[in-house]
Amino acid sequence: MTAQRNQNPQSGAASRSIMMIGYGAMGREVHRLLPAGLSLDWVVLPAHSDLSERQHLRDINTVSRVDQCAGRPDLVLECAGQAGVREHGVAVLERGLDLAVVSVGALADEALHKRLEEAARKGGGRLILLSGAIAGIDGLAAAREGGLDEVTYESRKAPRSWKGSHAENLINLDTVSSATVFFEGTAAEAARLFPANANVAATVGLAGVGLEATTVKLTVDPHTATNTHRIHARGRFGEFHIELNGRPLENNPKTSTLAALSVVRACRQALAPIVI
Ligand SMILES: NC(=O)C1=CN([C@@H]2O[C@H](COP(=O)(O)OP(=O)(O)OC[C@H]3O[C@@H](n4cnc5c(N)ncnc54)[C@H](O)[C@@H]3O)[C@@H](O)[C@H]2O)C=CC1
Ligand SMILES: O=C([O-])CC(=O)C(=O)O
Repeated sequence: MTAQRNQNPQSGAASRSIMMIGYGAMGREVHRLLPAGLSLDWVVLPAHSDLSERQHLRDINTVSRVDQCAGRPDLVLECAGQAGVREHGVAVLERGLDLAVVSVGALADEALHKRLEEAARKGGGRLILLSGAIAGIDGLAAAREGGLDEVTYESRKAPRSWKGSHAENLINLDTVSSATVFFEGTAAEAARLFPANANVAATVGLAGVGLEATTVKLTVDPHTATNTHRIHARGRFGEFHIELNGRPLENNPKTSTLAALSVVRACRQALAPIVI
């Protein structure tokens, strides 16, 4: 099952190989936009995953566990959800492979966070937390170096984007007629309660004042077509407000297009001699 290194037609150089964990709406978009010089050689899917997902993967090795891959990918991308990080993260890092994750909310589980960190130290792989659907994580992480006083994060999405989530226990998504906040709490609670919708809350928490000290508001808005993310941060550096109106992916209204693009960016960074 070892993947052959493909020749990159543009440079003549051997292409680098990618393993992807999960292949849903985001995984397919990342695959479509994969930069030249990279080839998707392995996809990790649950043993009983949807056959329709596998149909897109005719020429690609599919495995259900990372140790079934005999080759050595240059980068592993997680596009699987928090369960994918929980199930495969340690194995990837212990093999010394770099793992770029979008389901950052998995790190709200402190025990898992610790196991991932230990696996990275032991194996030599690095866990790369991607910025996902939000902008400004670079500025927030830099601001933290000087001391932060306050960080808040708000997310606003249409009812269809909250369907199938814990929001259904808190508000009637079919009858809500105006923008309504249905959750206020910490980033840690948000990431645990809304695993497919509040990973950004965890990313903001980890880059800033921590998961417990970051306050989060989640809103359903029947009049919006975008996934809107707002960060407000205040500290020694000054203050910033960011509002990002993201377009959802066609195949999954929970997931913003920018989140998939942040994975594509990580792929390009893995190739580039100059990284931005
Ligand atoms: N950081 C961010 O800004 C964002 C992060 N996300 C994360 O990305 C994840 C993926 O998003 P979509 O592709 O839109 O979801 P999706 O539901 O369309 O696809 C999920 C894929 O993961 C696979 N999968 C599920 N459990 C798995 C496991 N244990 N091991 C391997 N594969 C597994 C499924 O079979 C499917 O292929 C979301 O669940 C969320 O955690 C999503 C949006 C934004
Ligand atoms: O894609 C988005 O808008 C954000 C999202 O689902 C998440 O933070 O998990």
